[in-house]
Amino acid sequence: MSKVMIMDHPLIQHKIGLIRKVDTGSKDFRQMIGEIAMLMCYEATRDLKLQDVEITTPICTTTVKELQGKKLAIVPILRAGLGMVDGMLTMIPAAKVGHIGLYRDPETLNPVEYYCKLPADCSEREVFVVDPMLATGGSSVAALQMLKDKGVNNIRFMCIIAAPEGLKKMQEAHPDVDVYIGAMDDHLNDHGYIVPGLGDAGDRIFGTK
Ligand SMILES: O=P(O)(O)OC[C@H]1O[C@H](OP(=O)(O)OP(=O)(O)O)[C@H](O)[C@@H]1O
Ligand SMILES: O=c1cc[nH]c(=O)[nH]1
Ligand SMILES: [Mg+2]
Repeated sequence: MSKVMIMDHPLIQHKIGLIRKVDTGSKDFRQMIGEIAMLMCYEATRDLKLQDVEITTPICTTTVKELQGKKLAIVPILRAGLGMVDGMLTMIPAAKVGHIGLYRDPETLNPVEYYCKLPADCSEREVFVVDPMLATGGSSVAALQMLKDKGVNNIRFMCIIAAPEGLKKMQEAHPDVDVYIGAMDDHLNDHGYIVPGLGDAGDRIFGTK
């Protein structure tokens, strides 16, 4: 079974409290989504493997640590996942970025796919899929399946707010994917929105409502 890590860092909790507020405007909301993504990235990369390399300092030769293997990739689920990319890239500037376009049909709540563009060597990379919201789990489960269908197997999923329903669905469908969650909420309402949640993350990031 995958690892589930729920963030307990005070800065992350504080900023999540601020983005939940109904009167937080798009500018501050977008900025804090980025900051939370950056802090979560720091926590979610704690177990990346290191290797020893010999280098020369201005003084002598020595052994230092560097990340093992291929570089990482970040794959946001459009649109709302875009808000997390810059924060992730602040921590991992050399990462490649792919994009998966999915939206949730408002009636059926089923994911509708409209775009997929990944780095050519994505299957050799450690991939961080990012989306602020894990609600029913339909979108993220479908996004991970799109990646696996293209040969990507080394995947982590990061969301800012999760509902228990979505986490359960994710763990059943993709038990190999570690999940990093900013805050675990209570339940979904009749429209599939997370309670207490923060509303529609994409609309709040881009000011479309
Ligand atoms: O777990 P689920 O029930 O699938 O819901 C979560 C999805 O809903 C939101 O996207 P939305 O469909 O609003 O698209 P948007 O990012 O373009 O606003 C959110 O960003 C997730 O992708
Ligand atoms: O609460 C929710 C559920 C799905 N998508 C969102 O943006 N928010
Ligand atoms: Mg949306």
